[in-house]
Amino acid sequence: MAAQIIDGKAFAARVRDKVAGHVARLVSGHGVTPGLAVVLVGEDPASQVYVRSKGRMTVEVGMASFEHRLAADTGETELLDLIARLNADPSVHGILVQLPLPDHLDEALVIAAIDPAKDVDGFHISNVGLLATGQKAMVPCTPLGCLMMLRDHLGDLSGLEAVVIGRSNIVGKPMAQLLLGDSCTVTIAHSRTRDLPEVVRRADIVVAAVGRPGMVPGDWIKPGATVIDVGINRVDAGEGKTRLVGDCDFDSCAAVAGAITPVPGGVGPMTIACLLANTVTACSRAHGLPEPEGLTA
Ligand SMILES: Nc1nc(=O)c2c([nH]1)NC[C@@H]1CN(c3ccc(C(=O)N[C@@H](CCC(=O)O)C(=O)O)cc3)C=[N+]21
Repeated sequence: MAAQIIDGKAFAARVRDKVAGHVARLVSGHGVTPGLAVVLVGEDPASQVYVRSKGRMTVEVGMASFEHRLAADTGETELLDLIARLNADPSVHGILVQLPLPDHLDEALVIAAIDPAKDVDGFHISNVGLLATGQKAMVPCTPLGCLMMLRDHLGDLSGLEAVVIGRSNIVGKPMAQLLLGDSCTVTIAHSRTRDLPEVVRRADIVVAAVGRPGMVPGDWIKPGATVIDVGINRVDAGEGKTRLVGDCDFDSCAAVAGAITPVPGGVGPMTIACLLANTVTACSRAHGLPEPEGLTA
């Protein structure tokens, strides 16, 4: 196997250490404790596990964690009322509403109700527009984590050819904006792209964010390219078991790439670390204090 494995789990632990350091300075120097509120509507078991681990890591870095679990049949008004209270609460610096929401709730409406300064997911239109115009924004956690790993591995990204596969609002589009911000030549590819293999073969940087297990084979990868695999797909592993795989066919891609992120242990842990980073950034901005270094775009 030729590629270097980019250890997202270890990288995320270093990011959380940096966050913890900044939190400690906010607490001891300014008497301010950053707080993150997570809102979960419904009882989806995977979401519950995930929300619990976010809460644990929030507390581990010294921040306050506020969890709000609402019944699956919670009405829109009740959810919007909660968001209004969290917006007004000075001990809450970050608000995350776990997605997807049950079908009867309008995600766009709910996201629009979050104070953009507390929108640690970076999903509010105002943050989307700020990012797109190169202004200071809250940046979506998954693309931010990918950018941190790319900068760490490659240094200056300027002039590199980057191909982002997937055009979601949560990953593909903001990832492309961040790469553009770092002066890459950026292509966003998607299901209608003509000759996807040929497009991907141009890339020095490949970010796969589609949600289709193993769809990128090694023969699409330019030798030496850096491959960031955002996909987290649960697939059947036989004998009633499941396992997680990415959007890239790991073994064949790792044989050609210069570096690659594994699944699990790649982008996923960085997403949570960046959520904590965004919360400490939001808290610093709210108090007019210097932002943490190396934790923003
Ligand atoms: N408002 C909102 N913001 C989110 O950021 C958000 C969300 N809603 N809804 C759900 C998805 C999913 N997501 C993951 C983050 C980390 C891992 C992660 O750390 N995965 C581990 C594996 C964990 C396992 O073993 O299951 C890994 O890749 O190594 C997974 C999934 C954030 N999401």
